[in-house]
Amino acid sequence: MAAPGSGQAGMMAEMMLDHTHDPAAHCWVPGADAHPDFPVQNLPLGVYSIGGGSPRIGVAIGDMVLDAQGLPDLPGDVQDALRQPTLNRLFALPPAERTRLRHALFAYLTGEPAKHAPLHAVADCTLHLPFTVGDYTDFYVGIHHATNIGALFRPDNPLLPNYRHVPIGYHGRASSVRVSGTPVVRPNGQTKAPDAAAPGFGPCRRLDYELELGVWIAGDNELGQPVPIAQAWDRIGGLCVLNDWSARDIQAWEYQPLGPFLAKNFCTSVSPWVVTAEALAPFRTAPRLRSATDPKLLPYLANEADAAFGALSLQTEVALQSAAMRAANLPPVVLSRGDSADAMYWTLAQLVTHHASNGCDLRAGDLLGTGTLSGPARESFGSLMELSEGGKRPVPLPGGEERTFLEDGDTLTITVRAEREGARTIGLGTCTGTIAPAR
Ligand SMILES: O=C(O)/C=C/C(=O)CC(=O)CC(=O)O
Ligand SMILES: [Ca+2]
Ligand SMILES: [Mg+2]
Repeated sequence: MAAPGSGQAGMMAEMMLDHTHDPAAHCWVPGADAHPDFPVQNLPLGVYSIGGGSPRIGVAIGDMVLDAQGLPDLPGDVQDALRQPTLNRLFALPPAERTRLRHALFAYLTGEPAKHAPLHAVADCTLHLPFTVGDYTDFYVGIHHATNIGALFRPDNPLLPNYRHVPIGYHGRASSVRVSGTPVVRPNGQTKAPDAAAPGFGPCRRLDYELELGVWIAGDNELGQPVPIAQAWDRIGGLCVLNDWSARDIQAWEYQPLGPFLAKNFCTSVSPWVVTAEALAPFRTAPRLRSATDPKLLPYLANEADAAFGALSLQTEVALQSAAMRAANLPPVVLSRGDSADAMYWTLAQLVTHHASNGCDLRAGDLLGTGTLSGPARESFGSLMELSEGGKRPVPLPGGEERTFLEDGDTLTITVRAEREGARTIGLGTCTGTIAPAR
């Protein structure tokens, strides 16, 4: 099959592909071959339960969930990890074991149709947070977002001078990470309007979303032991869709000098399925946003493979449906569409390597957010703060409403797909949440 890129980059990328990426592969589960997100080339892992039963590991295939226990041809440590109620133990195993699982799943689902396969309609399942989240770190890789939001927070100093030298990030909060679908309670907080004499406390009035990708970390590095960039992809277990809900009024008042705190830790939503690094291999591409005139990367952040295909090209879409739209049977309206490769200045490998470069230990089940993914044009901005130009330009909604920031009852849904010529399209799925009133 055709590989992305050309020349050496194309050859290197092709080495990451195998028969499990064959776009012509046929799966016997009804509907799987035609499914937009979860054909047999994807095989994302997650945690589900049925009718109040205990959580179990499953694999999304079409509109079904395949229970992961009791699959044939797997070594004991993988079988054992698949009997756990979260993916932490599975993703602590060496990367070759996860590849082995992918190959076993692919063989099972493309071979002789199984008579009594443990398949459940996803509609009958409750999907859970796939990991016990150890730590959550949020980066700032969207250079257009950083420029746009920087201009709103710091008109004379939008993109700070360190931006092209060092991946910027902050430590977020793991306890408030929730699976897609969990209601998002409007936070209360301390805010101060620029012209007010003193701050006040109350419900956030500038509630926003942030379109991001989440990286689930695999494996462990000992404290003190960095992760060389050549090994960074071994530590990328898989990806999800992430919404870093943000209280812009709280953020503007609290963020100096230590960065975001309560403006961003009241809830972070993630999509339920972990789309593995192997499944995403066909969508690797050369980074597009680092130009020849940019500062030369420090050696620990650069290698040939990352320059050739360190980026990921994924298609993103953000849609909103208000309570009034829902009542009037109006479908969600698309607020923006974009491509992650047009938004990300830093690669995922650079984030992993930079995070561990001081000896910080990353552990299986840690979550990294990329930062808000905004493309160069308004049609591809990844937050309402940018779309409404800081609240100055309301976004019209069908039915006559408009939005500068999110209102109670709004449902915000982010969808991500991986699509390119010559490869089978796969999806990361959706990350959704509805705003509930402040308490
Ligand atoms: O002060 C700023 O420029 C803004 C910081 C953030 O909003 C932090 C954040 O969540 C980064 C991101 O999602 O890109
Ligand atoms: Ca963020
Ligand atoms: Mg957050």
